[in-house]
Amino acid sequence: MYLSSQSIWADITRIRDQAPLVHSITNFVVMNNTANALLALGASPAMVHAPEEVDDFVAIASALVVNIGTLDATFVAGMKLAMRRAKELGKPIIFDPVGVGATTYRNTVSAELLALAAPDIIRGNASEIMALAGLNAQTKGVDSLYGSDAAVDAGRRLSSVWGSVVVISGETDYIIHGEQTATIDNGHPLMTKVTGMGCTATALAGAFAAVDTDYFQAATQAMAVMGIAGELAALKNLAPGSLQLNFLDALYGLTESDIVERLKLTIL
Ligand SMILES: Nc1ncnc2c1ncn2[C@@H]1O[C@H](COP(=O)(O)OP(=O)(O)O)[C@@H](O)[C@H]1O
Ligand SMILES: Cc1ncsc1CCOP(=O)(O)O
Ligand SMILES: [Mg+2]
Repeated sequence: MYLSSQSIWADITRIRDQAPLVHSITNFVVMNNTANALLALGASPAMVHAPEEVDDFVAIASALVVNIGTLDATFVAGMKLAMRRAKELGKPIIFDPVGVGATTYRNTVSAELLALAAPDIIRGNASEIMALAGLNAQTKGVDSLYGSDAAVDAGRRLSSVWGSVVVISGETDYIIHGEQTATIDNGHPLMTKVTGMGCTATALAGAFAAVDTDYFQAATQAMAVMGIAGELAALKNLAPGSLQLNFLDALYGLTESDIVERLKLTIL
């Protein structure tokens, strides 16, 4: 069954069985939480960004996650080498343009990375997707000043220019690829009070893309799992510190019935 609780559970089972190696070049803020989220889901994370070794590492990985949250020249050099190599090897590339629109540096680096190797999946909040699409969108650092619905046209444009699956996260997540659009209405507002939840969504999309070559389905299913795990965590205690930890336990203990009972997926 395409894009259903059954296909979501099938991907989770593949991740837990295969423990795909997800190579992350990501920011200092979320290295730990995204590695733990990938482990809790069943994948095998490795945060490797040195230009001296990314070529070799991406060759042994099943997916490459690139996140521009804390950029510097070394990170940028490693990102370019890794993305070029992943493209050569046909490995899925998942891109998180954290804070694009906030500085010229982020805008320039993002444009260079997209031109070098179009990502298979791009995941950002509304401000980031609008800025990446070239709109003069405002952003509040790494946070969005707009709801996800405001970025749908920008997402469509980005998808048509680069051929990428574009995910706009927010209260409703929009997943766009060409003429295809799906939405996920799972999740909890408290997730915005825990740093790294967006970066975690991008990292989990890497695990799904590692086992599912239909990247529209993989991205949509990653967002569904993010939201459902967030809801289950919020049920335990409505406070950000415990949400961060309960989220990991929710990913680890996710069952098929959790998906069946909670999934709020719409194919437009
Ligand atoms: N208001 C909300 N209600 C429910 N879930 C939300 C809400 N805002 C964000 N989320 C969820 O939190 C996660 C992070 O999304 P977001 O905050 O948009 O990313 P970022 O941290 O990159 O800005 C996603 O899984 C998203 O679905
Ligand atoms: C706070 C911060 N600063 C640079 S990267 C980062 C983490 C952003 O994580 P997310 O986009 O998932 O909120
Ligand atoms: Mg983010």
